[in-house]
Amino acid sequence: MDHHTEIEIHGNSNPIQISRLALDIGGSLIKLVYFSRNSGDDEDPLNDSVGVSNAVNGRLHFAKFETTKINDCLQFISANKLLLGGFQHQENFSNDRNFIKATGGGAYKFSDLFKEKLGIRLEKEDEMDCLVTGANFLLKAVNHEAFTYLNGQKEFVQIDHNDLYPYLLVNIGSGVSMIKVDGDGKFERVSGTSVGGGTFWGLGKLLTKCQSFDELLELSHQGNNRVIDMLVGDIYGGMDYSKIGLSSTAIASSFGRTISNNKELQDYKPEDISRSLLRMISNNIGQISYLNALRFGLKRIFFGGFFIRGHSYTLDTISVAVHFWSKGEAKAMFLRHEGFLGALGAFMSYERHSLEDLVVNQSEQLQVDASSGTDKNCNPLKGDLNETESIQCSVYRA
Ligand SMILES: Nc1ncnc2c1ncn2[C@@H]1O[C@H](COP(=O)(O)OP(=O)(O)O)[C@@H](O)[C@H]1O
Ligand SMILES: CC(C)(COP(=O)(O)O)[C@@H](O)C(=O)NCCC(=O)O
Repeated sequence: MDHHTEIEIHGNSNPIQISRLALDIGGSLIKLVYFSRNSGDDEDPLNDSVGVSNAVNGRLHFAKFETTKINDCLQFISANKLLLGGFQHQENFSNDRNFIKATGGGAYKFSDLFKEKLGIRLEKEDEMDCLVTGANFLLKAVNHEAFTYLNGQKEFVQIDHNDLYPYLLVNIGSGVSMIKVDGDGKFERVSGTSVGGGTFWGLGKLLTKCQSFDELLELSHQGNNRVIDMLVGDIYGGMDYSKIGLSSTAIASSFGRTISNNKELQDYKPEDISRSLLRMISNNIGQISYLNALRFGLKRIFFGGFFIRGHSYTLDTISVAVHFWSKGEAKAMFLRHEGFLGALGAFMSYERHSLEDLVVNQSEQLQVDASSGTDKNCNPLKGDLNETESIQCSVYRA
């Protein structure tokens, strides 16, 4: 497992079933969301402050595994007794533990494996449904969830619950789905592209011989795309093509520079290849997203999926693409729990009406400086969570 983080939850045990494990088994990664109960939660003063009794306090955990390492995931579930929801006092909760909620293609593909290895049935939830439920939950319930990224600065966005819809949700997983969201459970998948996170990781692996996604991302950090990409200036003798709004430094053709040199793949630095690739894919997704936002008159675009990884160059490229193409009209926003939308949606689906019934009362803001400008990938300051970070919230029946 390479990733594990948590949200602290204070909730009401009565019919809210938040004591669960849910999965999103995607083309590249398996995402887990599960609840574990705090010891001594009865004494939590928060119970009085929100006027509820019999509350269950605990933590909502997030974990992920590569889909190719599904056996590690099964082992993790087993070793941590997650099929008991992490509860020691199992008798307090309903006993319908012969299934877990799961979404993503792997819920179908690996159904038999879960039955065979863990003796558990995967109850399948629709992936788009779960993405939307997860996104709506995060946007409404978790403070400092959404942020913009412009000029190297991250700025958290205050979400107005009464003015959230409609928006475009772009989930950049292995492939990319674009969903117009009009409300809770009200959405339409309006577009998609197969040029997504799997493309970056797959092509990057082939071209650079990187052994891990993080390594590829780290390389991009140090690279210079100028060596690989053909710029407008390369074509126009160093000049801008101002008549159509293109500066000399704009990329005219991604990877285009490699055709004119007498060079082989090994003559290029993996860092430069990774950077060009990341830029090409991020740019393309930003542009298609904007075009879809334009189709439906949407001003806000939220980006999720683990391709992003809170990585500054990815955030920047997508933001600039949306800003550039929309002439500043549309805004790219990102989600801190970017890759867990589907798993959260599956988690929420145990209790169909949980989004309406639950109120999350933020008791603590993020422990990190929202506008820190340091430029490091996979850093909690940049939006990617790690195990030291938690968001505290209290959840109770309204
Ligand atoms: N540790 C990792 N291993 C593989 N891919 C990763 C990793 N971290 C981030 N990624 C990126 O995230 C993408 C998968 O994102 P995700 O939202 O989990 O989609 P999916 O549901 O298709 O697995 C990968 O294609 C890759 O670009
Ligand atoms: C098929 C998928 C929904 C699966 O989701 P993923 O595992 O990539 O998160 C996604 O890969 C996708 O939307 N692909 C783009 C297909 C297309 O619209 O051309």
